[in-house]
Amino acid sequence: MPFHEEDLDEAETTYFRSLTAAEAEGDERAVEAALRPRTLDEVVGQVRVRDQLGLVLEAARRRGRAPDHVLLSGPPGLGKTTLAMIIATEMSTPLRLTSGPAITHAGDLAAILSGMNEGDVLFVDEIHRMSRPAEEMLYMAMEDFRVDVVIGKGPGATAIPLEIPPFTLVGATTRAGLLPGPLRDRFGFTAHLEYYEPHELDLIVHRSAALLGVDVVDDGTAEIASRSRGTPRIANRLLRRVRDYAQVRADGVVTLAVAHAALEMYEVDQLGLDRLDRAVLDALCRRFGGGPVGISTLAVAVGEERETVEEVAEPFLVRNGFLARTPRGRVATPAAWEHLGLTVPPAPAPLAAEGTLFGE
Ligand SMILES: Nc1ncnc2c1ncn2[C@@H]1O[C@H](COP(=O)(O)OP(=O)(O)OP(=O)(O)O)[C@@H](O)[C@H]1O
Ligand SMILES: [Mg+2]
Repeated sequence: MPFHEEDLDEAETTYFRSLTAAEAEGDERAVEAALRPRTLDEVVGQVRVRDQLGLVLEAARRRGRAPDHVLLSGPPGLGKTTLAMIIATEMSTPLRLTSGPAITHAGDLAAILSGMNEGDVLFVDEIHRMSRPAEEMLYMAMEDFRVDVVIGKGPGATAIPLEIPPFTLVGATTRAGLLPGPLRDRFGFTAHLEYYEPHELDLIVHRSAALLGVDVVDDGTAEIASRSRGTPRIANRLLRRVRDYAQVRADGVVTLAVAHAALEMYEVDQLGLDRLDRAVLDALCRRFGGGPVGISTLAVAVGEERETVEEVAEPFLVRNGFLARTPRGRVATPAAWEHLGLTVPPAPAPLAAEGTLFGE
């Protein structure tokens, strides 16, 4: 199927600020769909997960049975939805798609489950956000391929057992820790996706460039890869922005110089920090002496919503050791001071010394 990216470009709503945000926004999903690997063989990286999943699926195929339920966990943009779709493709079965927040009542789930055919794959995205009653119904469906549908209310209510053909549940979550134990235990296979290595992201950028018809040279893609925060979604997004720059300001080829200039213009630095990330660190170090400072105060200081700072900037800063969350507030690490080109302040006096302040 030829892919006309021009059709999607206009709809794309990526703001500069969210260039390195982990989540996909709005119509970016359409672009993503076009870049998704379709089979396990096309998946770049995640070697262990790929091998293990390949085995699970092959064994199920040979037995002629639906594979065990699969839980995919890991940070946004690493390939959970992609793998869920691949599972259905590899099993040559339809994929039914829903998400935790969409299932507000157990009845919603019952309706979905009762419409399934043998061997179907049911993908529940954000499975940690399902309601409690739905979750309990899901336990039963996963284990016994049966649910109790409650008809009526109060003392007259009756539960009608409903058989469900064997299916495969694929759950995805960015927060595996939030899943209740009984639910987690009912998955026969759990895959935890890890951040990608730069050379893997480089392969992904090459692959996407080929699909989008963008001319690239090796050090240009390597530059994009190294600023992508270990995340394929971000790598693909940066590629598209660098491509824009290459087409408007250069001869269309993504070279090292073009990638450099473009990413500088979009304010994505060598380590993948963007303007918001740096603003947060800057406020933390320069205005609050490195902290501790509360997240709300920090958000006001950078002129952003608290949620944006907490969900977009902070996870990356914490993961890369620039910022620490402490019970008293956010604290800048020495790496943060260094990254901003500031002198690291001397370590705070130990507690014993604090005591002497009060003449003890
Ligand atoms: N292993 C991979 N190889 C190549 N491209 C990948 C790979 N994993 C992800 N991608 C690309 O990254 C994009 C985002 O992946 P995907 O939507 O599967 O992430 P996700 O884990 O479901 O994220 P979210 O938690 O936000 O739902 C996809 O469009 C796909 O093109
Ligand atoms: Mg997803």
